[in-house]
Amino acid sequence: MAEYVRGAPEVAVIRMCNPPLNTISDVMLRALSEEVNRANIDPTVKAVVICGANGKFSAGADIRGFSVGIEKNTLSLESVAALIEKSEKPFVAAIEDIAFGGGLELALGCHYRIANMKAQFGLPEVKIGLLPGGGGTQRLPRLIGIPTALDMITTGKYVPATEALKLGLLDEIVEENPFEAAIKLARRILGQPVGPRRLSLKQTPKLPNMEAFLHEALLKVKKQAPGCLSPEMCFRAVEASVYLPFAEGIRKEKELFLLLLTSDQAKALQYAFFAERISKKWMLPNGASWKTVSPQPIRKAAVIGLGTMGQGIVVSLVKAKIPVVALEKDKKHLEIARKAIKASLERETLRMQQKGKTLDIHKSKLLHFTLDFGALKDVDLVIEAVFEDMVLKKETFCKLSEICKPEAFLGTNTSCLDIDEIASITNRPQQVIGTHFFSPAHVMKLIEIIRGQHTSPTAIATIMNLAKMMDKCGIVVENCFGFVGNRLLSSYTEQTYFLLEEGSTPEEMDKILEEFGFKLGPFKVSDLAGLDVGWKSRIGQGLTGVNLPLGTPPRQRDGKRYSPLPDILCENRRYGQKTGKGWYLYDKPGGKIAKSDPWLHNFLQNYRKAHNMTTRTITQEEILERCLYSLVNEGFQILSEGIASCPEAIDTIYLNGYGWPRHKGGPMFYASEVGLPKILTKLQKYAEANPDIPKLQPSPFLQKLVTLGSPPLKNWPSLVSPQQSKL
Ligand SMILES: CCCCCC/C=C/CC(=O)SCCNC(=O)CCNC(=O)[C@H](O)C(C)(C)COP(=O)(O)OP(=O)(O)OC[C@H]1O[C@@H](n2cnc3c(N)ncnc32)[C@H](O)[C@@H]1OP(=O)(O)O
Repeated sequence: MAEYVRGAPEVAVIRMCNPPLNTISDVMLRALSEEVNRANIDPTVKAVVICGANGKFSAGADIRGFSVGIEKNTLSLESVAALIEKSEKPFVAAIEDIAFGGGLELALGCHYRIANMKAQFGLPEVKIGLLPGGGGTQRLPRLIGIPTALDMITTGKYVPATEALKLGLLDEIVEENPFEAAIKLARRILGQPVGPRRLSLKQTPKLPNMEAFLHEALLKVKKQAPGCLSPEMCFRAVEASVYLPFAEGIRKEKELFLLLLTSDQAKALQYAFFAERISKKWMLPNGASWKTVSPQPIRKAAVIGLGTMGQGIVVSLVKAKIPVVALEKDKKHLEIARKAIKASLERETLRMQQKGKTLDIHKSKLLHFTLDFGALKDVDLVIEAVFEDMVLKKETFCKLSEICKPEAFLGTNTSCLDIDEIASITNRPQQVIGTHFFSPAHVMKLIEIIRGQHTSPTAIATIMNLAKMMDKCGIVVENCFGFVGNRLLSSYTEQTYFLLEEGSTPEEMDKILEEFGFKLGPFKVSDLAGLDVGWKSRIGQGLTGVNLPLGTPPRQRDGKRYSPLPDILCENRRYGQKTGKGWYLYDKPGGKIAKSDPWLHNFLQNYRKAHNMTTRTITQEEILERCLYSLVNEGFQILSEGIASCPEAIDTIYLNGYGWPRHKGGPMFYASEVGLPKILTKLQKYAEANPDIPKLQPSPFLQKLVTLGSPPLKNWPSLVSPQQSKL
C-alpha cells in the first residue's frame, strides 16, 4: 500500500500504491503512518517526499469503505496528516495528476506541495454527502483564505494546477512528473525550520467584513441544493476555522463528519456516484460490450437543424474540439443560429478561461455554417436535430443516406420517435442510432443513446465515446416510445393533471415537489419548456386536434382516463413563459417570474363544474405518492421490458436529465429506500380508486420483487425474465 525507498541519500520517498487511483483505505492509512514514523526515526533521513504510484497522487478515501462503516479503532486520516505536519523533517507532496479529498488533505499536512501542470485539486466530499474529514476544512482556509476555501469545499469543484499555484495551494508547478522536482526541492530546503510551514499553527486570514461575507455565503450555500445537508455542514466546518482554534476546529469537523457519514443522504449520494459509473458499462445480449468494442474516431461531425437543441449540440461538439458542419434549411435560420452559437461559444470561452482552460474559438477552424447538404459528404457523424416530425426526419435521413460516406454514423436527436422507422429509410440501419440530448444541450450532461434493432455495437461504442469527449453522461437504452426518461416523465405528469382536475393547484403541487427536492415543480417546468411541445406530440399521436375521432369523450382515450387540461391551455395560446402565460402568469412573453393566475383558477373551477367533478382537498401524502410512485412504477415496467439495463441506468438518467434531487439517489434507489412493499400497497390502493388509470396498476415486476422478499436493488436485473433482457 505504501512503498518506502530513497530518492536521494538524505531524502526518503513514501509512495502510495493502490491502483488505479491510490484511494485511501484503513490499510493504506496504517501503512502510511508506519512509513512516516520510519522516516521520522531514521537519523539519515533529512527530508521526505510523499507521492503516488500509477501516475496519480490520490483520488481520496475509498468511497466503498464508507458504506461498510468506519470501525472505532480505525486510524483517522487527520491523525496521519497531523503526524506528517508535526514532523521536524520537511515533507514535500509530489502531486501528479490528481489530489482529491483525503489525498489533498494528506498533501495539506505536508510542509510543501509541488505538482505537474496537468494536476487537478479538489475536496469533492460534499458531492458524496460528506465533508473533508481529514483536517481539510481547517487547513485549506488557513492556506488560501476563506472565500476560495469555502467555494472549493461547499461545491466540491476541482481547480487546475495553474490556479492552485495562484491561490497559494502549491509552492511550485512543473511541466511533467513532479517527483524529481520534489526531491530537488526537498534538498534545497534541508535545515530550514518547518514550523512556519505548519498550517495548523496559522490563523485563517481575516476579512474586513467576515461576518457579512459568511452570512451571504451561507444563503448561497443553502440555495445550491435545497434540502441537501452536506453543503451546509461543509460551511459550518469551514466557519469553525474562522472562530475556533485549530484543535477545536478539528473536533467540530469530526463531529459534523460523523453526523453526515451515517446519513441517508450520504448513502444516496454515494450510490449516485457509483450508479453513474455502473450504467456506463453497456453490454448487449450477444456479448458485445464497452470492454470488447472499439469506438470509431469522429474527426468531423455535422449537425442538421440549428434550433435551440441543434445549437447546443454544435456548442458541445466544438467544446470537445471536434470540427462541425452546421446546416440549416434557409439563410435566415442559419444567420440566427450563427449569432446564437457564436455568443454561446464566447460565454463558454470566458467560463473555461476562468477555470484555467482554453477554448480558442477565434483561431480554430472548428465551425462551418452551410445550407448545402453536399458539405456533409466527408463527415464521420451527423446528428440530426430537425423538428420532432417523423415525415421530416425520414426525408432528412433519406438525403443523408445518399450524401454521407457509407461509414458515417447517423444520429437522430429525438425524444420519443421510433429509431427503427427512421433507420428503415436509410441504406445503413446499422449506423443509425438515437442521440437524445437534453435542453440546453451544451449544459445538460445526459444523452440517452438509443439502440435500434439494427444499430451496431460499434455505433454504440462510438457515441458513448463521443459523450465522454463532450464531458457528458451517455446511457444506452432500448428503442420504445419515449425511451426511458420521457416514459417515466409521462406517468408523473399524467398524475399531476389528474390531481389538478380533482382539486389541487399548480402552486400546491409545485411547492410539494420542490420541497421533495426537485429544482422546479412540474408546472414550472412545463411553462419553461413550453406547453406546445407536448401538445404537438399529442396531436401527432391523434390524442387531440383534428385527427381525434368525432365523439371521443373529452376525458377518455382508448378507455383510459385522459386530461385535456394542457391541450385546452394550448388552444388558448397559453404556451408558458414564451407567451407570458401558461400554468402561471408572467409579466411579459419571455418573463421568468411565475405569478399565480386568477384566470387559471377560475378556468379550473369551471372545468370541474362542466365535467361534474367535485373539488376535494388532496393531502400532501397523496400528491407525492401518486406522482412519485407512478413514476417509479414505470421504472419497474421499463426494467422488466429490458428497455434499461439496470436500475442504476434509470437513476442516472433521472439525475442528469430530469432534475431528480441527487441526495435522494434517483427514483429506483428512492423506491428501494421507501420499501417495495409500501410502494406496492399504495399503488394497489390508488389503482383500486382509479381503475381507469393503468399507470397506477402495479407493474408485475414490482409484484415479483415483493414476492421474492424485496431483494437489494443490485440484484434486480438478474430477476428480469431472460427473454426480456435486451441490454
Ligand atoms: C478509512 C479511511 C477514512 C478516511 C476518512 C477521511 C475522509 C476523506 C474523504 C474522501 O476522501 S471522500 C473521496 C473523495 N474523492 C472523490 O470523491 C473522488 C471521486 N472520484 C472521481 O471524481 C473520479 O473517479 C476521478 C478521480 C476524477 C477519476 O475519473 P475517471 O473518469 O478517470 O474514472 P472513474 O470512472 O470515475 O473512476 C475509475 C474507477 O475508480 C473508482 N473510483 C474513483 N474514485 C474512487 C474513490 N474515491 N473511491 C472508490 N472508488 C473510486 C470508480 O468507481 C471507477 O471504478 P470502476 O469499478 O472502474 O467503475
